[in-house]
Amino acid sequence: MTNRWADSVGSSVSDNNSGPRTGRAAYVPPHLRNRPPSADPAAQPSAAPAPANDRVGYGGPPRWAGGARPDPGRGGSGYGGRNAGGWNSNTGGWERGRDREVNPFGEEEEEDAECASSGQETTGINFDAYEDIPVEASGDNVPPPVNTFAEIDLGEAVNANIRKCKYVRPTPVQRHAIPILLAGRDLMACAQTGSGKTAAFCFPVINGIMRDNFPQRPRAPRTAFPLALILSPTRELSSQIHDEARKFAYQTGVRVVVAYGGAPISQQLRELERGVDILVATPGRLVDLLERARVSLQMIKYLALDEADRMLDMGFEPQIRKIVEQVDMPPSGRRQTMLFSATFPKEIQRLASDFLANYIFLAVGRVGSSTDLILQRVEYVQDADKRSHLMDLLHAQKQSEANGKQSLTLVFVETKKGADSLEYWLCQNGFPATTIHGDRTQQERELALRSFKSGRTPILVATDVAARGLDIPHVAHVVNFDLPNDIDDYVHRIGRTGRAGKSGLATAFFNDHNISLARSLVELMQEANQEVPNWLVRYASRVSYGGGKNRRGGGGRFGSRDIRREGGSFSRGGGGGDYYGGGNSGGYGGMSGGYGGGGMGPGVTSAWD
Ligand SMILES: Nc1ncnc2c1ncn2[C@@H]1O[C@H](COP(=O)(O)OP(=O)(O)OP(=O)(O)O)[C@@H](O)[C@H]1O
Repeated sequence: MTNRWADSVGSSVSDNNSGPRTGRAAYVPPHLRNRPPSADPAAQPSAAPAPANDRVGYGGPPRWAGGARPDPGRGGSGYGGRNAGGWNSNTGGWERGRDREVNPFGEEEEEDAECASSGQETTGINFDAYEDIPVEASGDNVPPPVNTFAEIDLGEAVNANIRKCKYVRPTPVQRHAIPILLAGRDLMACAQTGSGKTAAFCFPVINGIMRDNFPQRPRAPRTAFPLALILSPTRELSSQIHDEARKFAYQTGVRVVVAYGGAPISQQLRELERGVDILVATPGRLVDLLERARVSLQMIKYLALDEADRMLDMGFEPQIRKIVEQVDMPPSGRRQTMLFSATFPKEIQRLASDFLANYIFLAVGRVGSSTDLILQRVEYVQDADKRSHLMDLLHAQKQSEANGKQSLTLVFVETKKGADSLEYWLCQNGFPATTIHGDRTQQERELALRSFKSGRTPILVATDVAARGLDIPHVAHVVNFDLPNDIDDYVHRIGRTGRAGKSGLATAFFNDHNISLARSLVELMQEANQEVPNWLVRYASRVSYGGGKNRRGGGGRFGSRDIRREGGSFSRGGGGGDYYGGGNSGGYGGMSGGYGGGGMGPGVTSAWD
């Protein structure tokens, strides 16, 4: 009999329990793993071999625990003396000397070499797929877009990193957003999943810090004073943004640190003490750090909210307000604020305006639309038949796959329990699967993600914790085993495939429990030029808006735009100077809200950190 992972693991690693345990590898969060060995024997990696998959015991040996010694020149004391020749100097690494910057491209270069030998595609974006995308930019004096990275002077070191990332041309959101942000403007940017939003906010932030010459910070031995804060809703996404930002900032002198829940806070505190320019964090852990006075936000010049609509919905808004409005962060107008997402319901746009000053609204593609790189299929499947139907899909997929190598399939379910039970059933039936959800420890979650990414368990059963932002190469198929209640969640879920110009497949199991989603699903599919089954159209015509948590609400075509353009009570800093670019702009039929909040019902996923 196959062991259930839950049976084979001991007690979980918690925030408050960072000490090493006998017989088990110390937990080392991903952002600390690519570091030289520490002198601290307690932090040495375990010699235990990596497990065959994450259901049997914990943690393959983390690569390295601990890290380089703190640099007294930086630690909380203002990092004085970093006048390393201005922002354009390619001086290499952080405060040279003791704390050597680890090459964040290390692993990728190895992977590239592997893929090259196996003939796999590793990089590149199908820019033709984005050529006709409609772009709307509204607000005062919108800076014009650029066509190439060469047109924007991001500095020698960042340019070298862009080359290392093999980014040849900016994506549409980058073409528009980077000049806006470099001009110092606040921005609310909506662009499709997988279209390169991370770099769109990271490049200007890194560049800004370098241009500002790394401002001197107050002297307080145990408090870190980041210059930029990037908030995201999940631990995995924060970790991913941190990885990306480290690549973009490599050898610029800009130091990026990440802090998220579920991982021992002590290691994160050590990293912060070494100095931080850009802090990437989940809101919960950041509030903890603020309450301990280990982080001060008084020097924040750049604030980015990734998945901004999620960050401002009911679940997160109080924490975000606390961080942005009730601590010591400079107010809007004295900091630059950038909000990014693929979806921006109107109510959230209204809320977001509290955090912005005279902002530009940028929509690349229709707000909340999915990319037509994803082939969307909806099948009518009763709950009782879902498993066998999934099995059929997986068998068919297996047969159609060349060279016997299974591509990655991400299966979304509604509950954590449902995820565990489906994972178990798949494994029992010969399909190696793993899970990611809020009841797993952070170590298990990371292990599951690694196992999935590597193809060792090519099926990942997930709750909404994996719905947003995760950039996993080679996800060929997203299955909505249980459809979400909210069409925006559907957009983010299917967006785990069809990224960076590549194509993907998304299959949804629909039945009478999903009726409230029918209409917005039909509209979304029509917007993305998908074939919509007649039976689904009939369902859609039977239901009126307002059911479930459907954010699009209203009637007719969805695809809201800058709410400032619709008059009404809200009008802050907007108007005039609009810029329209790209293909057939116009036709954004903004509808009224109907946003039903992103809160979770009892027993439903607690996906957010
Ligand atoms: N200019 C570029 N050229 C080539 N690839 C790029 C470029 N910009 C970004 N990418 C790649 O595109 C992929 C998707 O980028 P990213 O994760 O930033 O998308 P996103 O818009 O934030 O998606 P989501 O809405 O799902 O969070 C990444 O693998 C990234 O490295």
